[in-house]
Amino acid sequence: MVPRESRTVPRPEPHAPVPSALGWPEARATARAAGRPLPAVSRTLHHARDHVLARPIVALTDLPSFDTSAMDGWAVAGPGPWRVRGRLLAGDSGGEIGVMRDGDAVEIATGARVPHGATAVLRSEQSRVEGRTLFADAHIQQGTDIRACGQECRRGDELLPAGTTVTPGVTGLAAASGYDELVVVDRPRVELLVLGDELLDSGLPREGRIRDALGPLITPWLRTLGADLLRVRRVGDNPDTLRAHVSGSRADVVITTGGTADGPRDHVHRLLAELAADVLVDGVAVRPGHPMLLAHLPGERPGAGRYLVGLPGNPLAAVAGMLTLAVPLLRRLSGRPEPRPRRIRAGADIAGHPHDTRLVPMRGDRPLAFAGPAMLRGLAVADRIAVVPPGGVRVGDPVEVLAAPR
Ligand SMILES: Nc1nc2c(c(=O)[nH]1)N[C@H]1C(S)=C(S)[C@@H](COP(=O)(O)OP(=O)(O)OC[C@H]3O[C@@H](n4cnc5c(N)ncnc54)[C@H](O)[C@@H]3O)O[C@H]1N2
Ligand code: MOO
Repeated sequence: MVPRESRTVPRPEPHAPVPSALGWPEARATARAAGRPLPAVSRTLHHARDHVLARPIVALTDLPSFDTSAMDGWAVAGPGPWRVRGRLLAGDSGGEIGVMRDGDAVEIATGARVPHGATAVLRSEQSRVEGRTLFADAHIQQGTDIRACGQECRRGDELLPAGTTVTPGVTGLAAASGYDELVVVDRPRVELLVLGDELLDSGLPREGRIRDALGPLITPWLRTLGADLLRVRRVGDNPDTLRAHVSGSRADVVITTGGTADGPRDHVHRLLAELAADVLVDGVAVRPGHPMLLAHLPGERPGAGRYLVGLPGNPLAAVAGMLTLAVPLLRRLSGRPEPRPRRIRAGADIAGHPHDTRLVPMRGDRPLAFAGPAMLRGLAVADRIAVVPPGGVRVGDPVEVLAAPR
């Protein structure tokens, strides 16, 4: 946590040391530690998608839940030839067949319940029927093409631990093992407030005004981060509007873009002071993105609270703020485990800042051009972001990498 005094320290020049700034690893750790997982909720399988399991998935049944034919053909009992006695399709209870005795055969479909007493399933293409007598064209061993009850799991087995992200494979398995709903960690609700009177929503930049790049960048990214985006608002540079929107927001996390520095229209610090917010991060020793902010907003429920992540306005600096503060916080709130750090070997020298961490868009093991704080051309083709420590890395050195926005 940044000492309170640091909030009153004047903003430094862009390339001067930032004495109050938290180190990049500490800022990330602070963001992660600031949150705790949201409450567990029950969701239908359809709505559980992309949530994280709050409770393990424990099999409610054996799987398969009965001996099942793996092929179209014949359930047979004992050695052949066999007498054909009936037919079973998938979904049939098999009651009318009863128990098979040696020498019996029953025509059976893939997925049908194999009657008691059957010793194997003979595939149709390996069989021959003459009158009501069935012959095998190949030797079949006991148990062939029967999926035994409980082969995949037994009732009560833990199939997936809490903390697993609900993918389509997970919802499929949950359905197969008898679930209608899953208990998952609620997803954080996020509201994005885009500050800046100079921003346009459509058309060409004109007369000193530019297009908003951050709404279109952050909106799709939030979805892949496991957050539910309540709303994106263009707020302009009016402090009263900003205040009303932050105070009135129902989001767990309010993300602002722009207005984090000390310019005449940079209102975020002032707003946090007015709201008596607990500022957890006020500036980070990282380039780009050093004016980024994280604050805990006083909430109605004690401890529940809400968060404000203040991203700098320069687009690549905003991405750095997302990676440093928003991503770890949202991960934690949504119950996702922190991934283990990934390292690659740098394919080229990567220049470092004298005393700050640099976040550098990379393609493969090489840094990309057009990666200035106000540029997105490098990021748009990046597949990862290198975390370059002060002083830089030499070709062949290991360097930590983060996932690029997706
Ligand atoms: N005297 C100082 N000036 C600045 C410093 C400093 O330390 N001392 N830091 C610079 C750095 S580094 C950054 S980053 C920016 C951060 O500024 P703000 O967060 O207050 O952002 P704005 O002033 O609102 O905008 C900065 C820049 O980004 C453009 N912008 C803003 N929003 C968007 C958007 N949604 N899409 C595209 N571009 C956006 C805006 O037009 C400005 O060009 O402060 C520096 N100044
Ligand atoms: O770092 Mo600002 O945070 O470069 O554009």
